Amino acid sequence: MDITALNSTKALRKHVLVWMCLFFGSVSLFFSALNVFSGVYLLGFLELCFSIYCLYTIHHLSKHALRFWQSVVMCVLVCIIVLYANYISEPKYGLFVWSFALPVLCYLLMGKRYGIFFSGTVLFIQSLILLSKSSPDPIVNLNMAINLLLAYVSIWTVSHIFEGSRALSSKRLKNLALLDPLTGAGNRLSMNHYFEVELVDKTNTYLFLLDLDYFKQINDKFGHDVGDKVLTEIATLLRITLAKGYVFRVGGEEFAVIHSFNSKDEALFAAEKLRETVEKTPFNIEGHAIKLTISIGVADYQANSSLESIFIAADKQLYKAKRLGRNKVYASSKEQLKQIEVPA
Ligand SMILES: Nc1nc2c(ncn2[C@@H]2O[C@H](COP(=O)(O)OP(=O)(O)OP(=O)(O)O)[C@@H](O)[C@H]2O)c(=O)[nH]1
Repeated sequence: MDITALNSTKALRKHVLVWMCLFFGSVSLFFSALNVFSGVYLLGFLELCFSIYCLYTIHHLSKHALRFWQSVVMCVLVCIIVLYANYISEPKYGLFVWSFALPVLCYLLMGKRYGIFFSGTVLFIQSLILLSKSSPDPIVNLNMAINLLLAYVSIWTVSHIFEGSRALSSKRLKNLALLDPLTGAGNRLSMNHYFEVELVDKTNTYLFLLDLDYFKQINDKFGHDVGDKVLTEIATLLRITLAKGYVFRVGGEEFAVIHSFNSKDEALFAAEKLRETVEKTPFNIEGHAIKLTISIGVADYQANSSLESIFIAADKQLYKAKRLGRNKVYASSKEQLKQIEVPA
């Protein structure tokens, strides 16, 4: 499964940006010509630059992934053009109507946090611009200001609610696909994605493959529910003990941790310390103080090795640790580490 399919937010923003560029680029080109012929040179020039930028963005997006700054630049430019056009024209021409589109665009392109900031700023500046316009009839001015404010705030509110719930569903969907529902650790899919895509510099990367020893006995003695809670607590303990590592559940009672260390010795000490921590930690679940141990196989990244090959190497060491008595750490091309002294 391709994990990029789960990143609906990026896909949506890219689509919106392309269509925005097409639409606003063409509209801007038209108005640019109109303004230049009418003698409004600065606005005409701004609009022409904006059209060229839109063209460039469409070309760039057809070949590359969307970058967040592109969304920000587009929103800033559209906001500046709309506000400037409002500033230099009379309200009777109705240019302020364009400002109603801004909250929708800002939320769609940049999300809630930036959306709230941009929408608030536009409202503030737009209000100042409209208040600065003198009209012979103050009642008309007031009516217009109130209507503008109410319409703008209602569009802003709807955009905020829509983007909030869209982002939440997208996050939930991603979590459903990538996280183990029991322990909250990543699953195999997210491990692959992390290793292949997110982990840019793989040198000094180590994979710990951990398996709980005699876990069946815990299930048999205390029940499956207690067993589930033990798995959850183990995942939490792994996350806390190896804070900078990424924890994945790769089998029933099997976890993998991907972590980078400065040296092989450092990695081995960390694995040994982890084994010792689990051995010494009693898990208090439903009134039972459960003690258990883990076996760990360690493998490191070699130039151009795939995740699969590291995994197989770690699995071999784990198998050795199990075969030779459990509650042990073994590493590829290293001797058993039980004797290594762990610094306090
Ligand atoms: N509670 C619970 N148990 C699980 C889960 N997934 C797998 N198991 C149990 O984990 C146990 C694994 O048993 P075995 O493969 O015999 O391994 P073990 O008892 O840990 O023994 P060794 O690995 O050889 O030390 C089985 O009893 C499975 O039912 C789960 O999600 N929850």
